Amino acid sequence: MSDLPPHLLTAPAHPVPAVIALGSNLGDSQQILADAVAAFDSHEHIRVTAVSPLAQTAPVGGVEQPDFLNQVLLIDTTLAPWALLQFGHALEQAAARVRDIRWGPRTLDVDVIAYDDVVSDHPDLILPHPRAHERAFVLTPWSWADPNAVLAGTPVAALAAAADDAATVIQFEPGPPRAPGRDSGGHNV
Ligand SMILES: Nc1ncnc2c1ncn2[C@@H]1O[C@H](COP(=O)(O)OP(=O)(O)OP(=O)(O)O)[C@@H](O)[C@H]1O
Ligand SMILES: Nc1nc2c(c(=O)[nH]1)N=C(CO)CN2
Repeated sequence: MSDLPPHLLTAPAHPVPAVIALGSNLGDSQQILADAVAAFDSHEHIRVTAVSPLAQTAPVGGVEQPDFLNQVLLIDTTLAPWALLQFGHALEQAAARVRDIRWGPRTLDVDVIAYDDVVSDHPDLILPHPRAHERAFVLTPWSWADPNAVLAGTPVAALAAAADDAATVIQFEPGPPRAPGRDSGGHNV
């Protein structure tokens, strides 16, 4: 974190809308995402206004790894943008995320996709998220949560349909409950 500008550090006087993307492809991804949603919901400066269905998505970025579960949350918050990202990073830590391979597997990824109408090119917090507009694994669940959502002037549903990974995103159908003690320790999608 270096020289963050005031507009990333200043908490708004009134709640503002923001969009959060969650992803997981290591561990018990369903539980990890459910815990993350609950953590956002119980934060005193965050109100979750919509939660998308879970999306099962093929990995994007060239690293061979299991499918992801992805989900998008719409929130209203009185946290500053930087504080919101820090909260997301704290949840990643709580999920024992290890940062080693870029775009590699992770227990939990929390990205801030958009924060009110804030625009930032600071590398530690770029807003809107610099790759969200081309990622169906973000755009499709976002459009499920808010069919009228717009990103930088374009309907999110249209961006989702045009994204290279559009065909790989499906709504996740949970299987039957797993028997206790039979967890392989791997990924559970
Ligand atoms: N809008 C944003 N949301 C989350 N992280 C961001 C954002 N803009 C910049 N960053 C920075 O990107 C860094 C890397 O984030 P992260 O580990 O989540 O990347 P990644 O998930 O591997 O890849 P990608 O950024 O393509 O989603 C973070 O340390 C963070 O400071
Ligand atoms: N399907 C999918 N692919 C990814 C994801 C993700 O969440 N889902 N996250 C990445 C880095 O943020 C890289 N690739």
